[in-house]
Amino acid sequence: MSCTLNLKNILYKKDDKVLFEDITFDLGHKEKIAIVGANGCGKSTLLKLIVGLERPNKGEIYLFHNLVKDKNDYEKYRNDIGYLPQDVSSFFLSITVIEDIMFSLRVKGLNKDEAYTKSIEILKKLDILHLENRVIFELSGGEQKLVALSSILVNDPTILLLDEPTNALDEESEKKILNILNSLNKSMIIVSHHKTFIVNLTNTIYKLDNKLLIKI
Ligand SMILES: Nc1ncnc2c1ncn2[C@@H]1O[C@H](COP(=O)(O)OP(=O)(O)OP(=O)(O)O)[C@@H](O)[C@H]1O
Repeated sequence: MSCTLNLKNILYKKDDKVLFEDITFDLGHKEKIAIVGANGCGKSTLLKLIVGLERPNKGEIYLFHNLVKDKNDYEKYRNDIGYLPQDVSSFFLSITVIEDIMFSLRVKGLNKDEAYTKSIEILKKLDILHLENRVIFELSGGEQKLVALSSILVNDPTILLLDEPTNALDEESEKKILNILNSLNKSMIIVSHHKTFIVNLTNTIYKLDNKLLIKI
């Protein structure tokens, strides 16, 4: 299977504590995997390493078969990766929901009408059209998570890296997200503690345990 992401022999230390010892892992083209593990074992940190928010002490990261080492390398893949952080409070770049969702589409060159139409479509898909003109920081945690997911999905990235995507969501919204993710033919890494959600999404589950990533 061709790969969208490869980690090779990753060693990573946080404040002198070894968090990952020797992680080697390939994410296949359109493969969906979940990562589980105890609180504090490093799941969120692993996603941050993949998107370049942290750098490994040793080892290599390849995106689409190209070694990525610094900001410039990552810049090339900005539109190819959709990263949802666990805490979305600092995710947003605009005041209102519609402005935030339209923002990256406008940066990509869509005109105002095109960006607005696409943004409305995704808000409808996630059942949050009623939030269109709301101020983001006044929304609940679950609502903010849905808006952040909308901002990611509207850009149609090749790889989705989602850290606790259902955290703070009610049952209805969780089902909706599950259906949407299941309908997408994309490479995905989902970090979650939510077993039912995971098994309904993928059979490929890795556990981060004792500084290693092991398929279970
Ligand atoms: N900004 C930070 N400064 C110092 N240590 C940090 C920071 N962020 C995370 N850590 C530490 O790094 C380790 C891994 O944290 P990480 O958030 O990656 O774990 P996790 O597996 O995602 O946890 P959880 O399941 O609770 O979300 C933890 O020991 C945590 O305390």
